[in-house]
Amino acid sequence: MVAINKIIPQLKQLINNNKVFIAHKSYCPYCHSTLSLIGSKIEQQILKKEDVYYLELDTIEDGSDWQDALLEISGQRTVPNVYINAKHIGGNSDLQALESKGKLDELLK
Ligand SMILES: N[C@@H](CCC(=O)N[C@@H](CS)C(=O)NCC(=O)O)C(=O)O
Repeated sequence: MVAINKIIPQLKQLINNNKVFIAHKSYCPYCHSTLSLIGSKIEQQILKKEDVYYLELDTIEDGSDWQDALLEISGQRTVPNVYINAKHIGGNSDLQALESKGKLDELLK
């Protein structure tokens, strides 16, 4: 719990200071879909590369503590875990649903 209490303020700062925040894992297929969709928005110049923060939980030190902290603040344990403009979006299916409804580009502006 001590570790999580230290991580939560850092996590909130990353979420608040970046237009898009994505916690993901290198081997996760849902994460790959999310990264691919976000990558396409960068290619289309809807989003700037520097406006996206990627937190790769399986390759950073204390990744499981960061995942616990994400659960604490978002109520979601799975990855990807996506925030846009500090609003919790959810996982890959939630992000893809926004895209299908034509709502994602507006959120990324
Ligand atoms: N419905 C979720 C599925 C995400 C999911 O199941 N992710 C797996 C990894 S591929 C996960 O987070 N498993 C638990 C863990 O890695 O701790 C979505 O669309 O994002």
